[in-house]
Amino acid sequence: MKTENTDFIIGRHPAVMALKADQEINKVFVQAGLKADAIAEIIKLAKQKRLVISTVPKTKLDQLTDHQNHQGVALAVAAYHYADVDDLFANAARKNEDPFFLILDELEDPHNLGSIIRTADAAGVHGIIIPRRRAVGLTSVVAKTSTGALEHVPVARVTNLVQTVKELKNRGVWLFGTDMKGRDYRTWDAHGAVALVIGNEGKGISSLLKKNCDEMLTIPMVGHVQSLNASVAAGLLIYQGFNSRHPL
Ligand SMILES: C[S@@+](CC[C@H](N)C(=O)[O-])C[C@H]1O[C@@H](n2cnc3c(N)ncnc32)[C@H](O)[C@@H]1O
Repeated sequence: MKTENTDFIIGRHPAVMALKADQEINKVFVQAGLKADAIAEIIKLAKQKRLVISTVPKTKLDQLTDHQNHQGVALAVAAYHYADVDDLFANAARKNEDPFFLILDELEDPHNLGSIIRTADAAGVHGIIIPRRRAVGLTSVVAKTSTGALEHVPVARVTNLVQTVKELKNRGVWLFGTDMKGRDYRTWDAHGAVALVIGNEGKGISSLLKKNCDEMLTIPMVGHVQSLNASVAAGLLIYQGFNSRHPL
């Protein structure tokens, strides 16, 4: 895994989650003058992990976090190497194959992301696109859950997913969204340049992104629960893509 620069986990809740999880953290930045009880849990967890805590002026935190809503807290973590969308096309071209991409719309759970990357590698997906904001990025938990697959599947992080989807369509990629109201996924023929969209664990795919999909696919369900886990659904859908591209 190539690492470069520093990335930041921003805000109190994400900081607590990261401090409680198995995430490698280099340094904790807290804003000078904050009420002690507002960040007491963060300070306690950071001390338990023997992390360096740096108290800095608000202007410094604003600058480190690119003026995002940091609530007085940011954790410095090693940044993983992200690809760009052109790298994903190049990966397909190198294999002389039509592109097969995944788009993950604001996935939050690092274990879901890691296991999707693992399946994507197994099924020959050429790359994954994730949004920069409101989504889990590449972390040590993701890398571990992917069991090494992260080394082989390029992940591009983009600022505006809808804009990227429009660009993909201009480049001839056919967009397949997934929800409970689409065509039976078992009829999906994934020949040609395709991208499969998987939605957030709670909200599913945003309505704007859905509008930009060429077609929606559904995994039929005959039990009692409303939907499948995102990584389980992704596994079935990715393998329908694989099966139709590599018939027996
Ligand atoms: C836990 S589900 C989200 C459920 C959300 N409440 C909804 O209605 O879309 C997370 C993602 O997994 C995929 N998914 C889960 N079950 C599915 C199914 N039966 N058919 C197609 N996709 C499914 C979709 O991409 C969905 O956005």
